[in-house]
Amino acid sequence: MKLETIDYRAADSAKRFVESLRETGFGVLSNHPIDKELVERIYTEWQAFFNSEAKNEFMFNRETHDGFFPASISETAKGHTVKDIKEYYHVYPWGRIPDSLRANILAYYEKANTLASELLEWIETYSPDEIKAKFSIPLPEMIANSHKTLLRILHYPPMTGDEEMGAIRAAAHEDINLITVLPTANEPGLQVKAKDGSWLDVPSDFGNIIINIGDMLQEASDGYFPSTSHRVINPEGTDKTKSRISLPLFLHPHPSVVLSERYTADSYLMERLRELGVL
Ligand SMILES: O=C(O)CCC(=O)C(=O)O
Ligand SMILES: [Fe+2]
Repeated sequence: MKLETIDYRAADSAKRFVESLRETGFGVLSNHPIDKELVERIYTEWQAFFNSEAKNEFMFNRETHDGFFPASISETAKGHTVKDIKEYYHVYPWGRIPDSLRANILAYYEKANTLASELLEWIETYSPDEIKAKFSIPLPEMIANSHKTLLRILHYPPMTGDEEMGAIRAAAHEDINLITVLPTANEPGLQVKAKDGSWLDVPSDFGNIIINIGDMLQEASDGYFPSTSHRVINPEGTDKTKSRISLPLFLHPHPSVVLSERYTADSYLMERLRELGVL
């Protein structure tokens, strides 16, 4: 198994992209419509924010989950006991956003949502009829105007040597949502689990966009599209002194969307958040 980078503008891009998702749960796109200068600016300005004390004025809200999540309360992945080595900020357009960071991050939120909607159309088009028939409404409609779609700005700080035994930047996990849109980070480290159990590096050429299937699309497609485990490993050598910033957009359907006979988007999310101990 290998993760190929697919040229978004190639004649057969949609078909190849969906084949890659089906095979690996991941798809990597070059030449896509999201400009990398915007992503670069966001990385730079949010790095400064994470380096400042101002972040503490935006401490997350327990009910609404917008705002800053410090490393001390950061996530422990499902099935793990050691916390990830990361801090992050949850951006929702209706939530709190530092004024000086608002314009760029909301511009990105909008562009990435537009791309996600197009890619969901690709996925629907290249799904076999019997899988398509399982979708309660067209996939792009599931995320249209959803206030649940979450943009997370992640900061993995430089390694200090005092990390808890066994802790890594992001322990192996699957995403809960429908799909995730992730620009390549400013440092490598993202890996995906292959069918044979080995870990593959996700190509990290700056400017590409990585898309992965989440549990909700796995559920809605009755397992046809796999929600694959992925993780972020710790840097080695001189890279230890470097921060890593990444920017996943988790596309969440509107809560009332029916995913399967068993779940709506809302009942699914609640079950998963309860498991994670977030609720
Ligand atoms: O930082 C990354 O590259 C990936 C982060 C991730 O998988 C997540 O937050 O769900
Ligand atoms: Fe993830």
